[in-house]
Amino acid sequence: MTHAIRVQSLNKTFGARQVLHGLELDVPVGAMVALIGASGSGKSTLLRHLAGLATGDRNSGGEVQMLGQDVQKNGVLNRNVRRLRSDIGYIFQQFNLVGRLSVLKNVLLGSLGRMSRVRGTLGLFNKQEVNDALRALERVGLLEYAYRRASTLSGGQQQRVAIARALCQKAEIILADEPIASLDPESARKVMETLADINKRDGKTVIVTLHQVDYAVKYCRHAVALKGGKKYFDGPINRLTNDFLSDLYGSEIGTALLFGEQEAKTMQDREQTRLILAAA
Ligand SMILES: Nc1ncnc2c1ncn2[C@@H]1O[C@H](COP(=O)(O)OP(=O)(O)OP(=O)(O)O)[C@@H](O)[C@H]1O
Repeated sequence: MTHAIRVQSLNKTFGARQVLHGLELDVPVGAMVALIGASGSGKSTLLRHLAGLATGDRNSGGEVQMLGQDVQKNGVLNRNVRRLRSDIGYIFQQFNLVGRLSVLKNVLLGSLGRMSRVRGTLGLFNKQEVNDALRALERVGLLEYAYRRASTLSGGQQQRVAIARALCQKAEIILADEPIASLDPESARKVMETLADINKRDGKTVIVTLHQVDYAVKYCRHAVALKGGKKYFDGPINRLTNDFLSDLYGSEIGTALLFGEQEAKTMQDREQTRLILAAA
């Protein structure tokens, strides 16, 4: 099986408004994909459908598969979607930690999906699970914070705890919805580096929605762009150009979204080298 995610003919309508239009998407195992597009283009809605947190329109033929298994088909969730979800780590913009619990307990919550209901309800984690959680914290550089209350950590640190929780969950696919939107640049860099590291060293598939195209270019090899709920681009990230981005973001475009002259030149050079190598 080569696809981590496969989407076919996915449509979603809220009331009278269609927000996803016949989406098709193939994401290979081990890819790191930036999902970009203007506000309201459907990025979060698509991620929620991938995780089976929302269903597409009934009887419109839409299908979402994860690791070769149906998450939903024709607007109906797979009956075993809870088990499939244990392969998916979902990272939210607002971290979704339990602030009054310790950092370690928050990471341990990632292993709940693999525990019996009784052990989970009573919070009876075994030694192996605690060790896994500590290792995950070490991995994201936060081992020394294990016994601190989660609410006392900075936003960037909390987001890395959320990533450690996904690691502890042993998720194969990480869906991160605007994980750096509320972070300062230094924290954003650390969060993106952590995601990129997990992708590179552990081979986890990562899909990350981003407003900042410069972060997308720096950390992702592939981009999928949505415009008005339709797929507008799906390809190597170094093919994005300022003209394309102006078109994609329309009036929302700000200088922060455009590449500087040097960056644009570097990308052109990279693309030229790629074409020369491909032709050789
Ligand atoms: N539960 C809902 N009910 C009605 N409309 C919704 C719902 N969720 C999303 N929408 C609409 O669907 C469209 C796509 O929203 P979505 O949040 O997926 O966009 P987005 O690209 O993630 O935007 P942003 O970058 O601002 O987060 C928007 O017009 C939004 O108002």
